[in-house]
Amino acid sequence: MFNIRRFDLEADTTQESITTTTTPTNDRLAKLNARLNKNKPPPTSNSSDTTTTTTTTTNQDSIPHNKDNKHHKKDRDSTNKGTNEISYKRSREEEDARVAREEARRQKDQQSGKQRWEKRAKELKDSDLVPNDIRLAMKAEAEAKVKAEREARKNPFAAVIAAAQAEKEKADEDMKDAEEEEEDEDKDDQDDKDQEKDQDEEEEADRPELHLEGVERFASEADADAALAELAALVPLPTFETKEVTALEKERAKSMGIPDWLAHPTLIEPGETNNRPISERQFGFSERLIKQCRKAGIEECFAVQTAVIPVLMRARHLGDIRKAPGDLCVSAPTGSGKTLAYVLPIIEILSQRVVTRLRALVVLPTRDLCIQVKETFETFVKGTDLKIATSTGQNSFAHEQAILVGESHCNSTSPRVLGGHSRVDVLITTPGRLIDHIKSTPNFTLQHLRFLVIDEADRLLNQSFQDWLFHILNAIHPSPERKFLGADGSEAIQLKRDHLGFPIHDAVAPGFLSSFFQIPESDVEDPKALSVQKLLFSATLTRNPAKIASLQLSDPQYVAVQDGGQDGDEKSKYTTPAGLTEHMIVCETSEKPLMVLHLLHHLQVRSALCFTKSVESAHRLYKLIQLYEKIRTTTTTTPVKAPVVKEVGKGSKATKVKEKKAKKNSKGQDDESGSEEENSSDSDSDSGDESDNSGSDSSSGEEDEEDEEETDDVEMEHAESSTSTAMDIDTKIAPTPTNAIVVAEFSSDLPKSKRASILRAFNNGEIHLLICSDLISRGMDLSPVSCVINYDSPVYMKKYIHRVGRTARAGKSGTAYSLVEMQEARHFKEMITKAGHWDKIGRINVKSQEVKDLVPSYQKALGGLKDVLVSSSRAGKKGSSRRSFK
Ligand SMILES: Nc1ncnc2c1ncn2[C@@H]1O[C@H](COP(=O)(O)OP(=O)(O)OP(=O)(O)O)[C@@H](O)[C@H]1O
Repeated sequence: MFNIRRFDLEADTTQESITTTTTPTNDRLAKLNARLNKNKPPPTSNSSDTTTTTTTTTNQDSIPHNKDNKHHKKDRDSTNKGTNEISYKRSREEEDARVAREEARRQKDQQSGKQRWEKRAKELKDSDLVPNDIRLAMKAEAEAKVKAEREARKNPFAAVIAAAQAEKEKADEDMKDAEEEEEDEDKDDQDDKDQEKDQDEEEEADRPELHLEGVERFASEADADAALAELAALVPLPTFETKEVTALEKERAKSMGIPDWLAHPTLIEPGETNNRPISERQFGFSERLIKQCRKAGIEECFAVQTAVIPVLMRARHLGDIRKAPGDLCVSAPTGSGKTLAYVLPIIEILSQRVVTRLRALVVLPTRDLCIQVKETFETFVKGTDLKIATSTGQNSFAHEQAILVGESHCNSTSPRVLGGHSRVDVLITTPGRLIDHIKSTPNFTLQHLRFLVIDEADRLLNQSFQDWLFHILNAIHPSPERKFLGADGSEAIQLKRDHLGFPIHDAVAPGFLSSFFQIPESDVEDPKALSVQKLLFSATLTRNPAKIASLQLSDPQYVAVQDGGQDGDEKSKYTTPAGLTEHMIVCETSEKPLMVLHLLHHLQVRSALCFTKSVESAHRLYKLIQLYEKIRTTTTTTPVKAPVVKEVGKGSKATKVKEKKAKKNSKGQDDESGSEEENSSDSDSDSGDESDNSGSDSSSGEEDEEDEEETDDVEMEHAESSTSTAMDIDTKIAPTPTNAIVVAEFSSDLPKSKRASILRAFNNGEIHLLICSDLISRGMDLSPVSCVINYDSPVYMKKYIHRVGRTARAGKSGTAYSLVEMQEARHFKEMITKAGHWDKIGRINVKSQEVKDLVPSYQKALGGLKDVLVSSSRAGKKGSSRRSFK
């Protein structure tokens, strides 16, 4: 009973599982049955129908017996009697039961595995702890596993194929991932770079803008704050623009051959807005220099100084000996302070020097300018060891040599010193005399030059006399021929040697060593650059490309002080001082002296410079006005003592020139060859009419037009003797009647000593009218000049600018009158209009009525003029063939 019940229970379970399981279970059962049938005695009936058998097996009591069953029953009945039959039956039943149990367990396991996965997936899905994508992945994995198992069961090769497929897919995927990864990496790199750049930019924007040199990064925030606080207390230097040029202008400049740096100057507005206190930190001046400036009444730097001085001071320590300090070209209006723009930094930089060497050379067109610039240097050099000298031919050549160099004579007892032997640090000179020293003074060398200043540069560049520039440039460059060595490399000159016998060459500038010694070529050694910085100054700087090129400038910069709103053409080339008022008076040639008298007597013009076109013209006018004043004052009730004219000198200029020619080339004495003569020999013609033929580039067109070669404003060569035939003037005029006009003349015809005393008298206000040639039209700084009279109107704009620029200097006011002859009026107007200056000139019409009271004395003076001139000519040893008294 118990067995049956248990069987039933199992049978029930089996039944249930059969309905839910698959055919293989039935197959297996069939196989098992088949196996069992092998061991049993030959069956009495065919039991191939599994279902029937199973049914029979499992529910034999409840199922009606069929025909075979009848046989079985019969057999059973018959075998019940035998043991074999019983054991067989038992084992079969047991086996069936075991198989059924196994199958049931397996199905149960399978069922529970699937359920477990499904349950786990459900749990994960519901869990907040697991991210959704992981949950889905796990679910997918579980499903895939189940599916794979099913497939594996269906097709044993499916798994292999699937695995291969999966492997291939994975390989493809890996490859794709790798590609994507590479792309991502590239993208990331780019992103990183972008991010870095953004960060840098942000940092840069956040960084405080500091203009203190060398203070860009700070060790700490506190340092940065301190620097900022310090900066806040400073007034920053003005920033100067670089000139913007239109495409048309660019093309024009290019076609004219004007270099780019010259076409794009750094522009500075003139005027007080760009003035800065002399103690400004950026100027870098020492306390000593600041004190000297204050003593001289200089509290602020003018605009041109504010722009130029920091540029020079920045290069004070030549950090890189392979790189030359950049050259500088400066164009600034007359009286704007260009001289101090180079004098102050040169003194400040050279004041640190240990050994005296010739380190600064200032080249100027006239000796009067040399004296003026020397006085300026001497004002500010106080408190230093620096020695300043001039070389203008004023003294004898031998005397100058003794001042300039030590051991001036090269002989066996006093050999040439390789590095030169200078007694001065700064030399101010005219070109002619400088060349004499370069050629003929032993131990005079330019190899140590740190500054080469060419003031009034455009004027000097017009002067090709003696090839002065060529000689200077040659002297500042080391000689490629090693001229101090013999052909075999041996010493061609006797060297100074120390106690061990080694040549003493420590005075040789590094860049010049190769001129004296055979230096082995080396890849390691970089060539030494020259330390000389060329500085060019002018109120009307040339843009002639050929002339600029002849200077061999290195890394040049162009600084221009000029009015804003300029467009780079002719209009913007010349800026006149802000305090200058300009007038023109159109009149007949014969009326011009009367016009001068009108200015003096009716417009109360005093402290005036009156420019004529030549030395002779100046002399005639001087005599006429002097005579007029004499007549006027002697006919008035108040006697007037006119300046006393006395003849001085022993020999005529012409005689002197002959003497000089005889002495020519005899150095070591007064060297008086003909530059003065040359300057004045052409003086009957308007010097401005001479065009420059010193090799200017024809492509520069308009530039050349202005580069006239003047004849009376440059002293290219040697000094004249102190004996002269020219008129002298007694400048000690006392007491002067209140209504007397004191007149004097100034030209290259005067002896040097007299020139200086006349300038002094004028500066002291003792001379009301100084009639002069163009010798002082450039650069001269005569402080009392309140008026300029262009007695002969200039032919070129440059000359006009320099002449009228003798007044209204250093921010003061002044007036200019141009007497324009009827036939010159058209040209004058064109010239001024072309320079964009026409609207600045007012026209004055002087009616004959207005000068009526001057005419009687004037007529008398004219009548007496011829006699005066003739007698002064006789007093001048009858011989000045250069003078025309008609
Ligand atoms: N910073 C300054 N403060 C006061 N006066 C100054 C200053 N700089 C220069 N000056 C004065 O201005 C005058 C003109 O200066 P300077 O002779 O240097 O002019 P410049 O530009 O060279 O003129 P030019 O083109 O005619 O040669 C001089 O008397 C000089 O002493």
